Amino acid sequence: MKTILSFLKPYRKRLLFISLIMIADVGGSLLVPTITANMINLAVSQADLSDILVQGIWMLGIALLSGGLTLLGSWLCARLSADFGRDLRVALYDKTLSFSTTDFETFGTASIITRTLNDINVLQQSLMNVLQLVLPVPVMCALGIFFSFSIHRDMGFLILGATFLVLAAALLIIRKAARIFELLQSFLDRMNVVLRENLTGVRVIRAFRKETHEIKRMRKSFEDYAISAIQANRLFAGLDCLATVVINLTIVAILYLGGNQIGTGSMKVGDITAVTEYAIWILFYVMMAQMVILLVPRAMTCMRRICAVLNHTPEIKDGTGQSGSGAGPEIFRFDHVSFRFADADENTLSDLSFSCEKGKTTAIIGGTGSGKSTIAKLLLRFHDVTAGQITLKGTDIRSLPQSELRSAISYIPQRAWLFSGTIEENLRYGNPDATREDLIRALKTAQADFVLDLPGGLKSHVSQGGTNFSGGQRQRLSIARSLVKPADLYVFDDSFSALDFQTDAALRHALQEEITEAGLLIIAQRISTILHADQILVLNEGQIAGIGRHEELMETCPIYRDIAHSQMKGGN
Ligand SMILES: Nc1ncnc2c1ncn2[C@@H]1O[C@H](COP(=O)(O)OP(=O)(O)OP(=O)(O)O)[C@@H](O)[C@H]1O
Repeated sequence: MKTILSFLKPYRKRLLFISLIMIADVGGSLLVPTITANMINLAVSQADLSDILVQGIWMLGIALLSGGLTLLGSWLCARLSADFGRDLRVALYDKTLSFSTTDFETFGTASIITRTLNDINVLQQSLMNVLQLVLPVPVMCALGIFFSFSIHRDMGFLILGATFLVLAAALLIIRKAARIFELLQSFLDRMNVVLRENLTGVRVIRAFRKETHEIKRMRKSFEDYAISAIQANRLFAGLDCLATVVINLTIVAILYLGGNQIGTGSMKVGDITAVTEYAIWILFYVMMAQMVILLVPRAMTCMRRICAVLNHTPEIKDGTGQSGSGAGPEIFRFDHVSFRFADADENTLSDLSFSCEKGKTTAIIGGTGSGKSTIAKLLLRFHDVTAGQITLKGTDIRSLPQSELRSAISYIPQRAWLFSGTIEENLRYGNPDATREDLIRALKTAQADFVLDLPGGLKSHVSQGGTNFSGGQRQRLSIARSLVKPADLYVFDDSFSALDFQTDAALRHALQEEITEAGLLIIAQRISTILHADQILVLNEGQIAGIGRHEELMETCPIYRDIAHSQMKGGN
């Protein structure tokens, strides 16, 4: 709650102004029936027409002023709600940028999307509703009851009783609603997960002919949501009926009691109109506020979910140190590094020691699941080591700002990902100041100069994820993008897997010619990709089974020899 309220702090003055407008608006709404009553009473007592006209002019003025204030209030509320939502979304997004993979897994990507879009939307709506429909209620009740008492004591008590009755019913229903709305939000998350899975995996579903199974799964998640939504709507409907009944019974009671009082001469005919109007206004406002308050448990649930993300302490904390001068050849060093995932029973990596040097190629080879990609993730601090340390030019990377660490690395992920836009925008992602010549050189090195033959050239359109290019083209574009970024170490995480042998060889050759100052870290499954590396690490179940050049490993490392024989028909 405190966290969310802090987002309203910058808008304190606007909130105060809105509150004043609302109070003035409510006062205006109640003055209109008071003047109506005066006009009726003047007419009944056969007063001068000019007196009635004066009252009419007052009424017109107040109605116009009240209408204007309502309009201004609504506009200010809408602006405030939009600004509040924007600030909250920006903060949530900024926070998620600091999350490690484990942090993301804690919430789930689908849930973070629901929280950023839907939950904040609920809060925005609630803020607007509270300002427009709940905030004026105490003023409306207090003024309405006061005006009723000023007309007749019985009328005052009648309005007071009706108000309390509806308020008590609302409190009971709100308690029931809290649980339903909690469920509703979790079903929304579930729908999001199932929908995302079905839309992104649609080809797999069709290929395996699992449409019926998936339709059942989708239907179940939709049904769960619908059942809870229907329960919530029943509560709304019940409350709606109750309030209408109370309004009508109150009007009947006003007419009955008021009629008797007119008979005894203690009330005038116009007063009945005024009290009836007060009752309708009060009960209308209380009813609207109930509807809003019914949504408060939902808003509270959303608020808790948003605060959980905002207050989450990221696994990775930013350091404040500076990396060393980098006089020696060493860029990164793994020093007895071990790593275990939070939810795993065993270490994924154990006691790794090696270094990456300027102008040298380090390669990592090993079976699937041996921990190769995890090494790249540790380098980038997507996770922190469990034991040992990784240093950048002699400084532990945990003591460096993440931005400084990541600017030293250019990373090409296993799954090439391109952003929607143009090829040029994608290439400039890591270096907005790159010249056209830089882009073309990177494309040529990455064997991606097919781009220059496209009708749009560098301006060619890229669909979301780069799906309008083949797997191999995407990989080459992703490599070109990384080459545009200046870095100390270029990390290729199995980035040549979709390339044919010829392109793979041409690319490696070009890389060696182009990148002379920085280091290369190549993670690969194919031995031909890493054959000429200055140092090859053979990884087996998270441990280094051998380290050296190809020729040395062929002599000393049985695992490497096995891989080589199986891939190279005898190891040549
Ligand atoms: N987020 C995670 N939580 C728990 N375990 C994980 C997580 N990510 C990976 N692992 C496990 O860590 C091990 C190493 O995974 P990693 O992706 O580093 O292997 P790899 O050698 O790159 O495999 P491949 O060549 O198939 O990509 C695997 O056994 C995997 O199941």
